[in-house]
Amino acid sequence: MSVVASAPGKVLMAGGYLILEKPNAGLVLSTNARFYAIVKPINEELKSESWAWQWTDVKLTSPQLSRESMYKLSLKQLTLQCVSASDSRNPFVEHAIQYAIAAAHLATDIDKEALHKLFLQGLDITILGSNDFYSYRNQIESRGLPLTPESLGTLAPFASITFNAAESNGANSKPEVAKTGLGSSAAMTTAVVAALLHYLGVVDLSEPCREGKFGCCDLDVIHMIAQTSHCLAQGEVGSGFDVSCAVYGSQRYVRFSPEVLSSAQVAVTGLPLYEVIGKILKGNWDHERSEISLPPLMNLFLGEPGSGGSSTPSMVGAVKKWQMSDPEKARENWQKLSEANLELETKLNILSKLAKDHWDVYLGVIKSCSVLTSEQWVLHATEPINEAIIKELLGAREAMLGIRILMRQMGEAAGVPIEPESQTQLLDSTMNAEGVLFAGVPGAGGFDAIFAITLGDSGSKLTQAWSSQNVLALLVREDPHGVCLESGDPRTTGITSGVSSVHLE
Ligand SMILES: Nc1ncnc2c1ncn2[C@@H]1O[C@H](COP(=O)(O)OP(=O)(O)O)[C@@H](O)[C@H]1O
Ligand SMILES: C[C@@](O)(CCOP(=O)(O)OP(=O)(O)O)CC(=O)O
Repeated sequence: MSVVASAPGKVLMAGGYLILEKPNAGLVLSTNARFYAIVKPINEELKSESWAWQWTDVKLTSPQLSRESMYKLSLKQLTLQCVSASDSRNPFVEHAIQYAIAAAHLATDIDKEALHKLFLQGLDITILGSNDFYSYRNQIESRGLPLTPESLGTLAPFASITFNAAESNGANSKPEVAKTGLGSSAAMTTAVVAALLHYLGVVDLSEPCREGKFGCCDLDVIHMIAQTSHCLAQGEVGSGFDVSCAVYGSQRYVRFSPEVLSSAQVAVTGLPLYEVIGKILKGNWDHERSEISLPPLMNLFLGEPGSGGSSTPSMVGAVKKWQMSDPEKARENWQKLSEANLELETKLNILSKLAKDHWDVYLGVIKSCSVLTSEQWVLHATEPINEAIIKELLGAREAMLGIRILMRQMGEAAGVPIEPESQTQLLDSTMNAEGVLFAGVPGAGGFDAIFAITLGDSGSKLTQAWSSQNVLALLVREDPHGVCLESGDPRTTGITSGVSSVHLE
């Protein structure tokens, strides 16, 4: 029996940095870039002597990184020991395995003999990230192909990942792999937790919104365990929007109080893991989440400028340092940013409502504006409803322009490239293109892929314009679905970009 689960990557449209502090909200879109985890036994048959074993095997394969690691799982302590070379270790998946197994141990109504048998058979885990998570610019260039989404489409699914050259450059240091910034580690951790919990019978991914074994819905159990694993593996507590998005899909997110993870952090010094996970599952998870999606007929596009991505932790460190050194200026900047973020959210909500209440007019306005630059949109404000829609479109643009100015100021003051000059030029030309509502640097900013929200069918023109500016448009689009069960191995079922079999929400 094998179980395959997948979880989506994200784009934080607004709320970067502020989202680290309650009660600031972030607007995060999930995407059709998905991470897959396949869990199956290493041995189908059990030898009679195996019932006396103290240890069993766990095999972790990451084909895209050409990595295979072997671990020994202690059946008493439920802890993992890596028996492969240390450079092939994966802390995210290691934490996910240990916590998922501890949760299975804790779920009292699970048949413990059947569970023990599953452990004795060994765990064979394979992880696969959609190509969209990684930069394939080098491969495309070396094959002499044009920098277009069509060229990306010619790559084999789950292609090998490029490592960034080891270089340390302070706040501009590059991450280990050439990534696009879609939250691969959060999606990977979530997919592994979900697949393992389903394989071990702790959750039922075919009905994850039903109340499950721990008195809450199974999605919440996956979230708590994935969030804990991700934070511990990362060694720091981020806002958690990426894990929440990987579990539940597109949302407006306000962070959890970090104290909820204190038992897991203390546990580094000794508590048994199932006790830790018991506390985690009973903890006061006080994050807030509400559904959001782009207004109708709007699309998300991502363009990779080709700089190999940025390292978020060092950027966050610099911003925090600035907040301490110049609290008054920092507070003023954050106050204005939070207002601008709220303004953007309000405009998008109003546009969704206008679409619902006046669909035909909305459709007409979006079609007309999709072939015009924003200065020309007013030409179509001929009737009151048209005018109202165009006013909100322009308002959303204004809000994003405000966000960009304030994010740039934050970066300059903190001495980190949140919206570096090269990105500013690209964003300005993108925002001036026909049918582009707005564009920005997602999340922490830096040199990761930029995002644009386009109207109607204007995206194809934008991707051509990007291509002529040496920017590679990715194949990623918004897809509001969170974690889900898949029907099989995505390499054989032909799933390559998030077209999944069972959607949850
Ligand atoms: N396919 C993979 N196999 C193993 N580890 C991976 C894979 N993809 C990503 N990772 C891990 O996740 C890290 C990147 O995670 P993260 O910082 O969340 O990136 P991003 O959010 O920008 O996608 C990598 O450095 C690597 O350790
Ligand atoms: C700064 C942040 O608020 C947003 C970072 O968003 P990104 O989307 O840039 O994240 P990574 O994929 O991890 O690089 C940090 C946080 O919220 O944890």
